[in-house]
Amino acid sequence: MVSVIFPAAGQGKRMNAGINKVFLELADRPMLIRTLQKFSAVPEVGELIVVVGAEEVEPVTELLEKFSGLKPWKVTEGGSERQYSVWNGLKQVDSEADVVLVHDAARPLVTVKTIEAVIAAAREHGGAIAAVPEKNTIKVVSEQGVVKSTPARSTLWAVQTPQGFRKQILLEANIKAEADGFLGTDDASLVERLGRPVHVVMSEYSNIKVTTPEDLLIAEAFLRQEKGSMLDTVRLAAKFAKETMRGKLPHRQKEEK
Ligand SMILES: Nc1ccn([C@@H]2O[C@H](COP(=O)(O)OP(=O)(O)OP(=O)(O)O)[C@@H](O)[C@H]2O)c(=O)n1
Ligand SMILES: C[C@](O)(CO)[C@H](O)COP(=O)(O)O
Repeated sequence: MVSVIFPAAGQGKRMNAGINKVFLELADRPMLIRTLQKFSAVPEVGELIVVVGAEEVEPVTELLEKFSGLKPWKVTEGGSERQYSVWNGLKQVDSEADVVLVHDAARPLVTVKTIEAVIAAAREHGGAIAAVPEKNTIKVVSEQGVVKSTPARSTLWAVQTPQGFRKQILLEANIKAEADGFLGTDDASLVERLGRPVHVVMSEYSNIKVTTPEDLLIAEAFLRQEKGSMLDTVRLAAKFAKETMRGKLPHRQKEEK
């Protein structure tokens, strides 16, 4: 059985909405609900553990009670850092769970396909994370603002959630991080410190973390897109481009999908 921990106890400071961003309405329902509904559509998922701020436990419990069709859920209190929130959630995981996923409540656009791929890879390898190949050139920059180096882009992946692990591995990783006073920005970094392999699973670029106001607009646009297909958008844009350029553009071979 798979348990999923949803860290949702942040402040949403960069969103600057005056409330925790995971409660913001995204195309007719709260972002948190959208996220939970995605995981509830995955047959292997057995429980949802929602980690929120101390004062949010009661209102969130009331909110979740209004939505039928969610997998069995628990609401628990988080900590001052994401890692502590995940650790609190981990202490609530059902004894029947063999795999634990961690997924940011602020990533409502994740797909069932990615969730299932992370579960399968976590079971097989012990640890797996959703990620996409980096599209930008990344620089390592000194504190003085001077470029130190340019890592080869082919080795760089932008990491997302879900991140999934065999339960024992994630427990061990969190115990060690706590003992060493290590604070990571994702769950895999704790597991990497154990010297255990973490496999990358190809995700979608649309699986954004809603962090700043413009991300809300982007998320709304992706949600509209879920009804159509990404390829239709490209086809339409190409049709208009050809009309604008009066058919004078050279033809570029399309990749077969
Ligand atoms: N102490 C914390 C901090 C973050 N999170 C959760 O971790 C996810 C990713 O964090 P981020 O996008 O940074 O959210 P916030 O911390 O809310 O944002 P900000 O840094 O702008 O305040 C979010 O779902 C957030 O609620 C958490 O559970 N506990
Ligand atoms: C876990 C994560 O979503 C991977 O991209 C990310 O590291 C969370 O980072 P934040 O510091 O909480 O924004």
